[in-house]
Amino acid sequence: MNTNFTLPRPLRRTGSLASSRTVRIVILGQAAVGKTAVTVRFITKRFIGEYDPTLETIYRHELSIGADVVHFEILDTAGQEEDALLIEEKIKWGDGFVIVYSVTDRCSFNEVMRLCFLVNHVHSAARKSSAEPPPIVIVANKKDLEFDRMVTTEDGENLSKALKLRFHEISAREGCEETAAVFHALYRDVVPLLSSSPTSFRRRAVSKLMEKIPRIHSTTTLGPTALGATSVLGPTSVLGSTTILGPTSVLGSTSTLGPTSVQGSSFMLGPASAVSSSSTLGLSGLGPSGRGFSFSTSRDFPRD
Ligand SMILES: Nc1nc2c(ncn2[C@@H]2O[C@H](COP(=O)(O)OP(=O)(O)OP(=O)(O)O)[C@@H](O)[C@H]2O)c(=O)[nH]1
Repeated sequence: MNTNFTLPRPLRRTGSLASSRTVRIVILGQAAVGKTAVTVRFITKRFIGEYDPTLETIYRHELSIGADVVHFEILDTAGQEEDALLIEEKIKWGDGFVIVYSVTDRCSFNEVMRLCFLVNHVHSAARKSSAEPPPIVIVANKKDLEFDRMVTTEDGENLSKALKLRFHEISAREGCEETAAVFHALYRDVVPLLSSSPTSFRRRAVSKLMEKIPRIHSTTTLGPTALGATSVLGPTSVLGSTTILGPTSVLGSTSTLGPTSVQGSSFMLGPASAVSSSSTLGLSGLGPSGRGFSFSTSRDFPRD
């Protein structure tokens, strides 16, 4: 497949004094706590029921926060036990961290402290100075599952207070805005550190490992100039004012296997196959194992 097509520039407001920043966020937490659900909810404003637990992906997402155009790069980790060196590489890569547990899973709550310690340890060792601790937000997910709750709100608040970290209790299933608030808060914590650290830690942290993680690029340009405007990249698709760019050059085709209807959206997961032109609207990707996935919707994403 020819992947040498020219990428259209993301739509931007013109005449704006907005600054543009890239912020790298790493989502950590035990398996099945909802890391992917939280990430996808933030990017697409949709809740998609099931994901391949083995997929580890960097989502690229652009949006306006206040006067800034923010390029989020969000690493959704696999949540499985892995080599300590691998997890360290990922932590080094990040500017800010979301540590997720499920209120229905005490074990995942108990893991939070260890992950916080790990993030702090890796960052302070890499910076070799008494720099500010890395911004971390603790997220208690699945609060909609009240009957299955094993971790109280107070438990989460107490832990966060003890660790001096932000705490958000959310439901990726039910809350779009509360999920976005997590990322916005983290962004506000990260920005001062980026500005005060010109010799950014992140530049030293680029590794071959990080380059191997598949990337999905979605661009949401908000504001009057963008509304109703669309761009198309390659054989993937466009939603309303939201441009979803398929994983650039990773694949120009996606395949679908047994779409499942989830809240008016369909979600498809399965091995990649040659589909030269997909009418799927949504994100598409290729997992590290070469397995393709996509999720789609027949509706426009809601706009802010
Ligand atoms: N009820 C409810 N279910 C949720 C919520 N968030 C995620 N889930 C479900 O929890 C399961 C796991 O969600 P994922 O997003 O795949 O979890 P993960 O942490 O990325 O899992 P791994 O990739 O295995 O690490 C899925 O069945 C989701 O539909 C939520 O807020 N409420």
